[in-house]
Amino acid sequence: LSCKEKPNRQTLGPPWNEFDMMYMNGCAVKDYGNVTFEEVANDEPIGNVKRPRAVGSANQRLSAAVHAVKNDGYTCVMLGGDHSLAIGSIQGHAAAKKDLSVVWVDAHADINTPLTSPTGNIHGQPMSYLIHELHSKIPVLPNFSWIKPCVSAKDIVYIGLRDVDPEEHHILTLLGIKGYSMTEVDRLGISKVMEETCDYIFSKVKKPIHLSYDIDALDPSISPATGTPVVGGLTYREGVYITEHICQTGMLSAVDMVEVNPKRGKTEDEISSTVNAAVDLIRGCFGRLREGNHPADYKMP
Ligand SMILES: N[C@@H](CCCCC(O)O)C(=O)O
Ligand SMILES: [Mn+2]
Ligand SMILES: [Mn+2]
Ligand SMILES: [Mn+2]
Repeated sequence: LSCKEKPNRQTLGPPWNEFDMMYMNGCAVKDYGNVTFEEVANDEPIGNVKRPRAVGSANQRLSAAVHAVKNDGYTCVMLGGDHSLAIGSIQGHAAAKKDLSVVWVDAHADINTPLTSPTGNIHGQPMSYLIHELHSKIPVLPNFSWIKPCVSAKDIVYIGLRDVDPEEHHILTLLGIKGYSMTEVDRLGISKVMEETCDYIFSKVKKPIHLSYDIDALDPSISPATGTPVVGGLTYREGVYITEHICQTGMLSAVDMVEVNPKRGKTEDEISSTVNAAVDLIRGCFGRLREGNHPADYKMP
């Protein structure tokens, strides 16, 4: 899925069907379709890394798809799936746009290496495969050899952290990666967090922004239908403010919306609350303003 400047109407399949593309505020939307992933038989763990072959080949396909979207000049919207897909999304984006800044909005840091991961779930590891400074800490994994580190630690900002493993905290500290946990969000307020985030990522060169948004960054009262909910999250308003602020920089180049999982919703309301929040976050990325919008060529009758 990707967006450009002309008005267009398009709706998508479940669970995104209410994602009416007219909401994309005058953006032309092109649906690049679903990236199909292969089932991999006997995908035995390597060490404690689960399903490496399936996740590696899925991300290789996704990387090619995102690369194509960027080569066509669009801002790419990747609707996940879980956060392991950020491997392919950021890799494909970096193949088209050499130098990226990454804003990672998440309750978690997702920066475990295969050797530090407490669970072996790759959705907790994507950043470790992407960062130059961690390359020497990544063992060889089947279907992962195509991945080339493409992001520098200094070009990353985390927002919303509140469930970081000790090993991840060591990595973040060692590499000096900038992060605004929920403590900083409470202390500074979200507008100051966003002001500092943009000053920081634009301090040297203005690089295209890859926004990787895990829906579990929001408080579970808003987005319960997700795999690893953590109390004390961003309010709906704080979550949307992040997207509005990034939109107005004019530097948004790709956005992931991941970990929306209808199977984890106990009721229809929980599912729709989660999906609607995700839709509103993406709308905020593309210019939807809570004050209202009107088409540039609107003429009063
Ligand atoms: N840190 C945990 C939890 C990861 C949560 C993943 C989500 O943020 O995509 C792990 O490594 O398993
Ligand atoms: Mn997950
Ligand atoms: Mn995540
Ligand atoms: Mn998360």
